Amino acid sequence: MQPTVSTLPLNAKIAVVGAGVSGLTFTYFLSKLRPDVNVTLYESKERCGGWIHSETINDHDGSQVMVEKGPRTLRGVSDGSVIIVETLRDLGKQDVIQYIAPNSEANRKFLLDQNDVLTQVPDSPATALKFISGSLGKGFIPGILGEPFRLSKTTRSDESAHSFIKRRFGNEYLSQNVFSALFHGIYAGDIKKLSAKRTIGKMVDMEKTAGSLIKSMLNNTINKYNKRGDTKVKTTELSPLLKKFGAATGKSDEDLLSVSLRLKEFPMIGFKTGLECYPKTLTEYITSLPNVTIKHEAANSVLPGKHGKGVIIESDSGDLTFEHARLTITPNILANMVQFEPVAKKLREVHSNTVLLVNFYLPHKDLLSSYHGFGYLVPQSNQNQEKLLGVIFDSVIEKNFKPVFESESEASKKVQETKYTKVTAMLGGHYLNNEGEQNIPSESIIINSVKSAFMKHLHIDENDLEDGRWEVTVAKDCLPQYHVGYDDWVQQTAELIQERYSDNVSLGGMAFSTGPGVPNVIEDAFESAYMLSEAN
Ligand SMILES: Cc1cc2nc3c(=O)[nH]c(=O)nc-3n(C[C@H](O)[C@H](O)[C@H](O)COP(=O)(O)OP(=O)(O)OC[C@H]3O[C@@H](n4cnc5c(N)ncnc54)[C@H](O)[C@@H]3O)c2cc1C
Ligand SMILES: C=Cc1c2[nH]c(c1C)Cc1[nH]c(c(CCC(=O)O)c1C)Cc1[nH]c(c(C)c1CCC(=O)O)Cc1[nH]c(c(C)c1C=C)C2
Repeated sequence: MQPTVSTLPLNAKIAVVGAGVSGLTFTYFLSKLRPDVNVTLYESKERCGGWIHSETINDHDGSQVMVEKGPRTLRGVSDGSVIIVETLRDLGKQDVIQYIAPNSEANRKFLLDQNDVLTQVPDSPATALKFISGSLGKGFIPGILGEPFRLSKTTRSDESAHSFIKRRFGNEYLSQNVFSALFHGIYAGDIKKLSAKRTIGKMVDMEKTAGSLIKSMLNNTINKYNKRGDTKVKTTELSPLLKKFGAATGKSDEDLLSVSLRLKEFPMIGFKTGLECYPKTLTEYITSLPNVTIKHEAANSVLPGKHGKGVIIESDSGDLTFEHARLTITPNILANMVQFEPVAKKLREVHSNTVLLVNFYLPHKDLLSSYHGFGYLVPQSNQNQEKLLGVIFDSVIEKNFKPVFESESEASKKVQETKYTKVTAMLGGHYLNNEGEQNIPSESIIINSVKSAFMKHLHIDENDLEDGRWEVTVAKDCLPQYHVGYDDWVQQTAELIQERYSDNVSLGGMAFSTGPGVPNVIEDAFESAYMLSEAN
């Protein structure tokens, strides 16, 4: 959510609350663009990076292993990824940037069918046939054939993603068996509660413009063909956001377009030392700046400044007044900081889901040899006592990563092939919501649930599971849920914040960006820093 401030005086004081990637990126670009301003960055934890957390643990043999306790890959196609890649290059880290090729085995995603069998998400006619003829394909053919003839929605009001898909495909199967699993793999959420406009906005727009998804796809294909006589023309326009990024960093449109087109070819990118390389690199850089102070303490409250001037941040070490505060924390935390019930009440309307992350590592053996892929997701319609959302096959991803900017000497080095198994299971999410705040299962119950799932779904021997190293992380309230009517909620919240703080506060992070992904929050952080820096 962009700041609307019209002037930011010389040597202004800015507070940033939260040193996750949003707060770090905002601080980095604001200090680049306005070296005169002083930034105080509040972070309640000892470590910066927020949910991005690549931790080194000791294996049973004493060797060190990196495990991801949050995200590990980014979408190559988004502008946010271009910003991240270019920033890492500027800070001398281009060698860590890696990609997964479209035809890589690590780009294969599986869904668990009703009989606990992993079924590949189609990427060829053969896999499509297998998918459609299995239990996951139920309702697919009649759903698609009838889609162009189903009435479109007449009102513009939002609805749940489940309701939209059910309407368009004429049955509940696709939503329950297929889409619900994808929603587990992004929002850890319940497809029946999430906003269609927010989560599948492109499909909503297709229905609005063409009356049907299939008709819209056909129209697009015909239009492209008529315009160019070629269906495979690449776009050669730099996006408005990357144009601003070019202006801010002095990079040419040509260079940015070339990187952007290159990254678009990759379904995923990641970093050699783990995704935390990005927030770590930013932290190192901004720590060295004379005008940035990182305070490792919580901001306890945000209050309007005296006589309507600026904004006050209260923390245990005292109160400080700033010209502007950028808040990058989740609505439920923010609700406790605003000290004003109408705003707090609005912020409490957004619930954030908790994810239980379980890392498993076993050296010397590849237990996934029959299932090489990115991982698998569990649909909502499955019997799922374990409350499993999905499992990521880290060892397969790591082995298939290739450098994006490879030097000649690096390319000729042969990577030593060693066998190991590294996976991350994610459990809980919306399944925990009915059980009450305090009902997070114990670590041993969580590990036993994952062991039971791995034996059933991946046919892993119990002894191998006993031999591996296990790590459990409770990511409490980590993913804000975009409820039905979320866009209106964002608008109303922005208005209330404006009323209370005038233009002196702006909001960032997952709840206030275009989506929950790292690229989304980076785009928002960069653009907000850019707009604030221009205000003088
Ligand atoms: C399990 C999981 C898997 C994910 N997988 C992916 C993925 O594969 N790809 C992808 O693109 N994205 C993924 N994401 C999303 C990604 O993690 C987020 O987009 C990103 O981390 C958001 O960063 P942020 O800075 O906005 O928020 P956060 O990371 O939440 O950072 C907020 C910071 O604020 C601090 N803070 C909180 N309260 C206060 C206070 N009062 N005072 C000071 N500091 C405070 C916190 O300690 C934290 O450091 C995943 C998220 C989760 C939870
Ligand atoms: C099983 C639980 C989860 C897995 N990842 C997440 C959860 C809750 C969180 C998450 N994953 C992605 C994002 C960012 C979304 C974005 O807009 O960029 C978040 C917050 C990326 C993602 N993961 C999957 C998909 C289809 C996407 C979106 C785009 C992409 O990168 O392709 C699928 C997926 N997620 C998980 C698994 C096991 C899985 C597929 C097998 C784990």
